[in-house]
Amino acid sequence: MIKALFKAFALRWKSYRHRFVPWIALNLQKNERTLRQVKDRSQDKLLQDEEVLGSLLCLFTQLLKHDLKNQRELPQSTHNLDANVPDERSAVMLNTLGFGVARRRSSLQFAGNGVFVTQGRAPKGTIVAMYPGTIYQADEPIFFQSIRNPFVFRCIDGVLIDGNDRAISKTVYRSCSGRDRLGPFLLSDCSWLTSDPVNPLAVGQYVNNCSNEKAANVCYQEYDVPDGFPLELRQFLPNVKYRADTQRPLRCVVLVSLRDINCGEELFSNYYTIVH
Ligand SMILES: C[S@@+](CC[C@H](N)C(=O)[O-])C[C@H]1O[C@@H](n2cnc3c(N)ncnc32)[C@H](O)[C@@H]1O
Repeated sequence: MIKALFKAFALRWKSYRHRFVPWIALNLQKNERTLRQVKDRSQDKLLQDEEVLGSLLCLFTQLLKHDLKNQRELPQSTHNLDANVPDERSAVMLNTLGFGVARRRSSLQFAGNGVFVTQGRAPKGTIVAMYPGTIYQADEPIFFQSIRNPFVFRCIDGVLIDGNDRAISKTVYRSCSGRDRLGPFLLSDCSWLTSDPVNPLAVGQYVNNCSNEKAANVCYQEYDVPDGFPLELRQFLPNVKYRADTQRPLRCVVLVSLRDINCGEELFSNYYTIVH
């Protein structure tokens, strides 16, 4: 009985400790070598904003072409039920970027799901994922959404991204996304809330934290979407502003590979490192 209780506690602790500030502080020192490596490599942006934009435009354009082709070729009802569409989107990503990523059971025993390179090879300095979710400016309320929510990501300027695909976070995202339509154009993508995101990059919230055994192979980089971003491609952006009236640009966070990442490798980030 005591053994079972202890085991249950140990399991809970292993998944909770990444949010327990004293544990984080202790491990920042323990992980100093890993952290320094990541910091050294990411003091400057790994990718310039123009490169981030170029990559996103390239993938989104191909995804749009694929969707338009499907709509032309298949009647609407068949299209919606077509089980191969997610595979086709992965194929679009593989053809465009040279690799695919997906959510799978983590290689870490107590870490739940993680994100893996599942096809091809991601070269160093490539966008391998995006962090989806609702964007809260530093002064906007997130109290209820943040309760028992390990998916809240904090940018350097205090902007928060709630990447939880469940409960109240999911409702808030859907509602903000529905609100922000512009005529026929959807300005954001809701499908990351399901297991088949139309944008295969939108899985970054499932990337696990590095450790002494598993060094970080990706880092977070902030990216503000410029006003000129094509309207018809915004439907693939997995982020939406919580408040519509803010003049600030839409914040996105992309995960960039720190080295070549081979097929079958899990992505690990450092939760405490981000570059502007
Ligand atoms: C942002 S979520 C990542 C996705 C999570 N693995 C899942 O399946 O929902 C962060 C949570 O993942 C778990 N986690 C992340 N890195 C971990 C690690 N290195 N070891 C154990 N658990 C980890 C912790 O429970 C943490 O609160």
